[in-house]
Amino acid sequence: MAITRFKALELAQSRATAVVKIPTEKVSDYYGNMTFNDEVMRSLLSPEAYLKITTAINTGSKIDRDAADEVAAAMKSWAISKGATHYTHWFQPLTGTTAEKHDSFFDIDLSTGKAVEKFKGSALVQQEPDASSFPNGGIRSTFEARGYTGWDPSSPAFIMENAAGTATLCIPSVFVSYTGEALDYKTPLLKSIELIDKAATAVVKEYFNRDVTKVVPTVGIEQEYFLVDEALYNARPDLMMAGRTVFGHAPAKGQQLEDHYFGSIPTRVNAFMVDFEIEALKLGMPVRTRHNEVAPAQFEVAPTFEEANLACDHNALLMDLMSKVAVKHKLKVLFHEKPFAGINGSGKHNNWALGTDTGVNLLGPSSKPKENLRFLTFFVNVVKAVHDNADLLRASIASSGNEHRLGANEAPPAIVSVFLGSTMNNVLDDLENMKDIEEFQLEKGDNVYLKLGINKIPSLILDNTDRNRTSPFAFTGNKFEFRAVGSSANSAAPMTILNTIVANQLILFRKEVDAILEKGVKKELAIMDVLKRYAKESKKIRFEGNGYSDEWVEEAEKRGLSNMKTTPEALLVYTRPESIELFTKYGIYSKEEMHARYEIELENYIKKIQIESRVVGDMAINHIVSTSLKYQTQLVENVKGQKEIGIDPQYFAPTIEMIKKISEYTSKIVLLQNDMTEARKEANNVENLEERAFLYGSKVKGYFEEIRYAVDKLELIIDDDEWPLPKYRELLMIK
Ligand SMILES: NC(=O)CC[C@H](N)C(=O)O
Repeated sequence: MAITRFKALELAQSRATAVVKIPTEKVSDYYGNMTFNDEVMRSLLSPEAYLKITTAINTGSKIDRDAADEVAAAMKSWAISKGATHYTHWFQPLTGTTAEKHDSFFDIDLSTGKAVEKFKGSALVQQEPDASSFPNGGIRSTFEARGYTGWDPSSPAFIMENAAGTATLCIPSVFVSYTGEALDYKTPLLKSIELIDKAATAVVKEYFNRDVTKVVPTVGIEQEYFLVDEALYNARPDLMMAGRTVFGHAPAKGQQLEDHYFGSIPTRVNAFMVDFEIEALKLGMPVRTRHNEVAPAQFEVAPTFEEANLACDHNALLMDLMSKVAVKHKLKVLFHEKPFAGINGSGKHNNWALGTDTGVNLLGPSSKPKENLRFLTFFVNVVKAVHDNADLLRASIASSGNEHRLGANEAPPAIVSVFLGSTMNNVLDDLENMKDIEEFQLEKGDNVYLKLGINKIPSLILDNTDRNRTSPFAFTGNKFEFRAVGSSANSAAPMTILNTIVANQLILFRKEVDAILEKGVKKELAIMDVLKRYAKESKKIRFEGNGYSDEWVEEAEKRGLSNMKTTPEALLVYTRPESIELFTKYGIYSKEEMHARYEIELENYIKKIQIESRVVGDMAINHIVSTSLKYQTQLVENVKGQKEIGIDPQYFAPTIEMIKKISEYTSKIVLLQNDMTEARKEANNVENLEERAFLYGSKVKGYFEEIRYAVDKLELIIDDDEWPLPKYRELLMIK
């Protein structure tokens, strides 16, 4: 009997729901109480230091030494009062996960020889972790291994409880090389936020509202994930090593009845959700929504939107937090984009908008014509930016995991398009057919907004917007939802790209409008003239139909839209001269940084497929073939026995067929596995990174499906008692 699997099943089935400690106060009383937030700073800092830090938060200005010392002292005493013994610069290197190196507050005072708790401003502002092992894409050589973490005051420091009952003060930080190049996700994101602030503020100020002095991109990040019992997870080497199952026959009941989506949340899962949400709320993450997703064992958590930097930090922290809280519930969280074949994958839908410091959402339609011209301006500019830079957006979400998800089982295709909804689609169609400005000029005195048709945009577009789940980039009434982002991604990467391309577009827009204004044209007409042209020029990116259909693939090709199915192909866009020119122009990435990122992503891709390939080989040979041959021997014995006692051969002929099938599949697996190892060796010997990535993505990965096919067939033949791996029906049926 397959001992590990059955032990795991027994354990999984006998789990009790974990007890969750619920705070006695209401959420609004404990929300953010583990963060060094504005309220705490106001109460602990001198008015001067408080002013300095809030100015730094709002404008990005530098904090002087004295103020830093005061903030550090306040942070230390606050953190110690919350049980912290250590502090860490918490950052997001290009590994895709978060990083921390805890240092103790405790130190020996050299003059007195006594123990003291120390934390100076210098330690708050900058640290030098021994960071030689983080990916750097050739930026640092090991002998120049120094990397620096630098405090980001715009994201509040927070307390992370350790398992042992102590806690650590975490200081959100950037991570840069000795020579100043960004080695993380946060640095370019912050730069892109500053860029879009400037670009969008200029447009609003100049054409619509002089009072606006700041625009911030906001994001609400929906996180999808799967939950698997810890014991079953541990019995699946593929889940442990690669985060996804490489084998597993589809269960009789998968998601075909659609009875999981929004269904009653399983008790154990519900306890887990309540537990991690409480911890998230304490850390100031505004989590509000929880539900069952489409696939069995798939769920979702979503916060309300926040300023983009905070939202991205919070999502990275939330993923870490969820994995930690899951331990108590004997669950494992799978953030992989496609943990199970044949059912839905997981996304991380990024709901993006632009908000002004006067409280206006620039992507929210209004009933007032003047405001609607502003809305239309930003709306059309976003569509144009996506049209002109669709390939960059595709590159920003490229990963080995997302390669399995895009275009498979209810996930958006690899073709970038924009869904507008019928109302806005009609508005853009009308816009294209609008009169030329010269004609308008002649009809002075009339209500320009009425004439332009802007009054037609219904104020209640929010309620009218039809949803389209098949689109990678959809307008949802007052924001754009970038749905193609993968569930395991760090949102900062796609958000950096999105902010930059829209900022660039807004800068171009202003130039074009200003050029028309110089000719003495009325402002509204000049704006509409440019928007009209944009609507026309970006038409091909608009798609309202079914993005999952084969017809769309054909239609997109006719329209000349790219369909980059593989990661290496998508990433190559980063090396295009026009991409480099765009990012270096605004200082978001230097040429070296872009190249480093490209290399890191490619290497990541290669390594992930390499790991998967090894897991496939190991499981196929050591688990599947060995088990199958043992079972086959039993069948052979059985047939021999039947023969011996004189049973009519027609009765054991089907058993002989089974024996033959086992031979067929096992031999196939062994041969394919040998060839796959050879393909890996061949790829490893290729110097050129691009070629190696291409070989891994095509040749090596090319064996996965064939091997899987044979393994999954064997799963249907081999005695269930002997099958070593928890089956899909067992992994997916969470209580
Ligand atoms: N209900 C949904 O929105 C499904 C989304 C899907 N899981 C994705 O991969 O994006």
